[in-house]
Formats: sequence, structure tokens, C-alpha cells
Amino acid sequence: MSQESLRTDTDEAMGADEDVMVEVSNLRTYYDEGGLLGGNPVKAVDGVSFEIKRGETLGLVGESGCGKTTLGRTLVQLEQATGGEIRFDGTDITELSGPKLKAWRRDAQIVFQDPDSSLNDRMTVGEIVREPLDVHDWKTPDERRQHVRDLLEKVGLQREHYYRYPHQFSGGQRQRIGIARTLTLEPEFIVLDEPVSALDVSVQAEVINLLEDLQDEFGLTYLFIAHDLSVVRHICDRVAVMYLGNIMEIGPTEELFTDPSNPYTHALLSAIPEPDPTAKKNRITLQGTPPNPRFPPNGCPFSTRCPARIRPEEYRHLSNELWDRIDTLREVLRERHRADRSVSDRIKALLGKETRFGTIEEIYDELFSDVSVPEEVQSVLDEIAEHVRQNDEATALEVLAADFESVCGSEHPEFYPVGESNRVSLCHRHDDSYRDPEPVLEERHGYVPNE
Ligand SMILES: Nc1ncnc2c1ncn2[C@@H]1O[C@H](COP(=O)(O)OP(=O)(O)OP(=O)(O)O)[C@@H](O)[C@H]1O
Repeated sequence: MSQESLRTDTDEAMGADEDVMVEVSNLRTYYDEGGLLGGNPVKAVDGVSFEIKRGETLGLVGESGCGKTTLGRTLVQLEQATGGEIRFDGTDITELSGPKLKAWRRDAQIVFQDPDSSLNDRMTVGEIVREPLDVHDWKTPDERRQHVRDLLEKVGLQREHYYRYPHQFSGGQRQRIGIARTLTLEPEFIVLDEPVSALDVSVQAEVINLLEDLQDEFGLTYLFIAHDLSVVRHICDRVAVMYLGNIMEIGPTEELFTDPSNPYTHALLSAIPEPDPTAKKNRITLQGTPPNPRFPPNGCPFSTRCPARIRPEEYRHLSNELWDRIDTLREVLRERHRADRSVSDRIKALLGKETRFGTIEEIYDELFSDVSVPEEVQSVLDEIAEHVRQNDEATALEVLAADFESVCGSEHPEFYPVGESNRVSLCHRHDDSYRDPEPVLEERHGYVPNE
């Protein structure tokens, strides 16, 4: 489905007259692009599109390093977008500069995870909270002081705290100071980047309640970045699930939690710890770690770890175990292909001596010695081994892809409408030509959603 038809469908599902505040289209934020050494940039945010409605809280979840902070920082222009658009009430803010950018910055603020590192210990609380007003030359000094004292009260501190220093406060109180500072210029939109993760569990709920109260009082719109899925479920109206710079699924919170569609959402939700330690947990265990965002896989971003990856029809009879080993071989070859061999490794390889890479025989011994490998698979493995012996991992990967690859490894999926509200999910399995993720997850991993 194209982005355009996706938008139309989603608009219909959500009610086209909803008041959209932020519209993000095909946004990319790359680091180290065109650096001195050239090479591949870090694709921290790699083409995301979504909307945030006025007054709502959109949650952003995903494993560490998937690009959540970069996306949040790009939305408030602390990071420069590499491509795409961010429209706030229709204006593309990636195009703003100079006084126009400065004026817009009043409307969008960010609360950081760690109140300790975001507050200057040599300034009084009053100076910290007042600073944005000074920068923007807001009204008179007297009115600024008055406004700051009012704000301290609003965030649950006292007016007298104006002359104290941050180190005189607890972690929860320091986060309240940070929140007061973001409110000084009366923003409409706030990115909350893991605002309670650094706090004691006992004060997390208080700060969450404060954020909810402030949202009601000032009509704020939030992007709420979090690791803790139970907090997200409590506070967010909708949730976006991110993996390797992409949004994999986005939709209303309760629906997404009770009826996930994307294999990655299934995996993420199945990893939530069970409150009852004796309960049998129905889990999907993801192998390995996410790929390096400098070298995202071709095709679907989740393809290298997907527990529901589509397999080529002609090899459907192979056992799950053998498929796991073939998938591992692909990852080993990808690693070897990317790894920069040291000079001494190159010399050793040229002299026919052992290098840290190990031989293909050792790898095959590890992977395939205890599984039954049919002849047609063995002949492909032999061909792959021959290329690896010539240090030609690129051709080895091509041979592997030609035989064992499916659409997941070759084509970037499109968004498909799923669930009751037509929320969207990025997965080839939503195409009618393939089986849905759920029966495949059950067959391969014994995983039954919501069991
Ligand atoms: N300034 C930078 N220069 C180069 N790479 C960066 C920079 N900042 C982040 N990255 C990389 O971009 C990717 C996304 O990082 P980001 O911090 O946005 O992820 P995240 O999902 O917020 O992670 P976490 O949950 O651990 O905070 C990571 O691979 C990270 O190493």
C-alpha cells in the first residue's frame, strides 16, 4: 500500500476530521553522513511516517538503540533531519532557520531521562526554570520571577524553592524542576524521553500523575518514549513500535497490547515479565541482537531476527531446526562480510595460517553436524563453502539468498491496515499471498498470543 493510500485509509479509520498537530513523512536522521572517512552512515531513523493528534499522548517503544531518542530529538529540532518532513500545524519545521526557528522552539520542548545531567548545579532552581524566559526576552524581570514561582507550585514544588540549588532535591523533585523548565514558554508539544526511568519506582507514579495533570491543565501533546511497557499502556493513547530506525506497528494502545499484529510487536510484548513468577510464560525468544544500523538488512528491517520469516515454498519441508541453522549461517556470513580484517589477519590468510575468523569447516561443524541436511541443501552449502574459502563472502551470501531467501530478505515491506481500527503494521505476512504471523508463530515457536 502506498503512503498516500495508507494515509487515506488510516484517516477513514481514525475519523478524517481529527485534529492533527504533527505530521511526519518519510523522516530520516542519519549520523556520520559523508564524514571524513566516508563509509556508511548510521541510519538511526530510516524513513518513518506517522501523525500525532492535538492533546494525545503517543508512546514510542522498542529495544535500546532502535532510534527512539533520535526521533524525539529530531521532532524538536535538536537533531537535523537528513530527509523527509515534519509538519507542525502544516509548517515543515525542518525548513525553518534563524528567528523563525527560534520562535517555533517555544512551542516544542523536551524532558530528558536523567534530571541530574540536564540541570546545571551551579544555578539556582529559579535561574534554571527562568533561563528560557531570559533567552526569549519574555516580559519584565519581575513578571518572569512571578511566572517561575507559579510554575514551581504547579509541578508540586514550593515557591520558596526558587533560591535553592538542584543538589538539595531528590531525583523525583529534580525531574519536577526539569518539567517546570520545559513549561516556562507554554509549549504545545513535549517530547518526554524516558522521563521516569532514572527515578525510584516509588516516585515514578507521582511524576507520571503530574505529567497527566499538566497535560489536562495546559492541553499538552506528548511523545512519550519509554522502555517500560506497563507505563506506556497506562499513559498513552496510541503506541508506535520501533525497530532499527523503522516504525513496525502503530495504533491505539489497548488494541495493540491485546491484539498485536506485527511479529516484532508480538516478540516485544511476550518479553514483558510475568508478575506471577510461577506462571508458565508463553514467550518468543529473539535470537541475537539487532543489526548494526550502519548496515541494515536488505528487505524487511526485522528480517534477520523475525520468528515468522517467510520461507521459500520449495523448501517448506525443511525442519525448523535446520532453518534456524541456515539463518544463523546467513548472520555469520553477514558479520564476516562486514568485519574489517586486521592486517595481520590478512597476512595470515595469505600464508594459509589460521585467522580469528575460523574456517568454514569449523562453522559448518558447529551449525550442521547434529542436524539432518537433505542433499539439495548440502549442495548449496558446499557451493557457499567454496566461496568462503576464497574469502568471497559477498558471493557466498548471494548464493545463500538465491536459494533460501524470500521476499522478507529482498523487499522492504509496505504498511498494511490491521486490527479493528485499521492501525498499520509493516510486514509482508499481511499480504494475502502469505499466512498471517499468528499461526506461523504458533507452529514454529508454540506461541499463542494472549494465552
Ligand atoms: N550522535 C550520534 N552519532 C552517531 N551515532 C549515534 C548518535 N546518537 C545515536 N547514535 C546511534 O543511533 C542509533 C539510535 O540511537 P538512539 O539513542 O536514538 O536509540 P534509542 O532507541 O533511543 O536507544 P536507548 O533506548 O538506548 O536510549 C544507535 O545505533 C546509536 O548508537
